[in-house]
Amino acid sequence: MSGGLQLEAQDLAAAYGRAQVLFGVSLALAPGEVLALVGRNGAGKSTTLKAIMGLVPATGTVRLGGQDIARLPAFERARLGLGYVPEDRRIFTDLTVLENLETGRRPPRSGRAPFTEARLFAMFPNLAEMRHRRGGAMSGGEQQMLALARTLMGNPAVLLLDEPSEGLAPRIVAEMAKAVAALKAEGLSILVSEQNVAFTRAIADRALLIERGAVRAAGSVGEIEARLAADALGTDAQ
Ligand SMILES: Nc1ncnc2c1ncn2[C@@H]1O[C@H](COP(=O)(O)OP(=O)(O)OP(=O)(O)O)[C@@H](O)[C@H]1O
Repeated sequence: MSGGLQLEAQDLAAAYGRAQVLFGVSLALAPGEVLALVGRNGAGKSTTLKAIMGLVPATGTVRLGGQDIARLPAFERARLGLGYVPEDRRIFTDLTVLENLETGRRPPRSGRAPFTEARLFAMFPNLAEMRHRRGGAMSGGEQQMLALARTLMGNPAVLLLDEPSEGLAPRIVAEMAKAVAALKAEGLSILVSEQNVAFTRAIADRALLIERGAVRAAGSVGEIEARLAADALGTDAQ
């Protein structure tokens, strides 16, 4: 283990074709820490998560629990404990809630209570009520909950969440914040890309400001949100 860090990324660079979008992003997460990536649309938040997950070609180092995983394909990173919930909620629309959960099942991780359907239904009561409903017949918010619950069935040690509150009704946002707090309390480390200020304040311990594919500032969520707002004003004034 490198100083007990759960996840460590150093100097990540990534490009789509010839367009480079990440220019040396570094970050580190301690066990049970929630770190937010804050920044405008197109700043590189989603690409940072994808580079860590192995879903876009990237250079740099990625360590999970001290192990170098940077050369491994995404499914191997998932097997080693990295869970990823994409922005576009890839659930199976023809499968029921229960069947979707089953597709995410992976062996338990030593030293942690495994996630089961029963535990997840206690954490997400609205999913329990619709356990036999097909994914395609659920609202966007319910699908987002299901996408997170399915990832948890894989018993991850670290979660990468891409804009989990996007498009959710306020009641579901509150439920999502409660779930994140419960996961943090269990020692999961969570890296979250988020645009919703109130939600970020509710869940995150720290934040990084991502601008043009690089980390421009680090601090409390309040400090980073203030910096983002000031930068937006500065740009508008030009
Ligand atoms: N598949 C792709 N092909 C080409 N360019 C892409 C692709 N995905 C993202 N980009 C570009 O890479 C840059 C970073 O995008 P990214 O999605 O990482 O930003 P973001 O901060 O997550 O913003 P958003 O909140 O809009 O997702 C943007 O300029 C975007 O247009």
